[in-house]
Amino acid sequence: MALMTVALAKGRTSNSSIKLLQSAGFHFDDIEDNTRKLVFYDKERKVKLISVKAVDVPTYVEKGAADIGIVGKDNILEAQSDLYELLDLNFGQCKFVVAGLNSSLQQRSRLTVASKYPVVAQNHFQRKGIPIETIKLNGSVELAPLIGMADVIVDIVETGRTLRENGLTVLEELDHISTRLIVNKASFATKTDTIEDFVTKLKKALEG
Ligand SMILES: Nc1ncnc2c1ncn2[C@@H]1O[C@H](COP(=O)(O)OP(=O)(O)OP(=O)(O)O)[C@@H](O)[C@H]1O
Ligand SMILES: O=P(O)(O)OC[C@H]1O[C@H](OP(=O)(O)OP(=O)(O)O)[C@H](O)[C@@H]1O
Repeated sequence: MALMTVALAKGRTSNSSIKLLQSAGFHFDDIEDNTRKLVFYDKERKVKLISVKAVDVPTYVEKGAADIGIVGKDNILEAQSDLYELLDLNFGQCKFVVAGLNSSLQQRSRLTVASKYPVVAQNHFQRKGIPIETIKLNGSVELAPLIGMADVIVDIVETGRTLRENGLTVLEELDHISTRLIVNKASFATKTDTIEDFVTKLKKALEG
């Protein structure tokens, strides 16, 4: 079988991803907590695992640097990459919302929207026919409406605690998010058996 490369999102979903791979029978050398290594091998099953920043996973997969990616739907939607999404892995559950102060959406012909996900924000308001200006931030997005830099935010909500503690409320609920398995289109054509075998093993592990 051909060597296959899997790009795995670092961060809060990485432990669940590694556990799922282990229960599907993949075991990578030296993959301990807190390691600074970025490349791991399951030599027996000919799988190479690369650990990359979540936001970059779709890029690695679209460019063919990885055959498969394991990453949140948020980053897939934002990247708008040309790839296949084959499996919902069901962890990393959260949702996209529009949030702000209660009055944020009222009586405005044009909105300023702060987000880590400007493409998702733009697409949402475009569908509604509302022109917006986006401000791209890389974190602590909830601050933007509090200091008057934006009218609303488009961000991820999991428990709701961050919004609550900053006096913001959910104004609209958008897409449901969870971790997905994505595949490079050319790899799927040339390594079909290897990829299907990998997907089947993960599916069984999810069911088990
Ligand atoms: N409460 C949550 N906040 C953010 N992401 C969450 C949450 N719950 C689940 N996720 C999922 O976990 C993925 C990784 O989140 P994480 O915060 O580690 O990455 P990140 O956004 O790249 O972080 P950072 O930019 O702080 O390094 C997200 O892309 C999302 O799919
Ligand atoms: O609904 P909650 O459970 O409170 O989680 C949602 C928060 O988690 C994420 O931020 P993260 O922790 O990744 O920090 P960041 O500000 O650096 O993006 C997200 O952007 C929200 O701020």
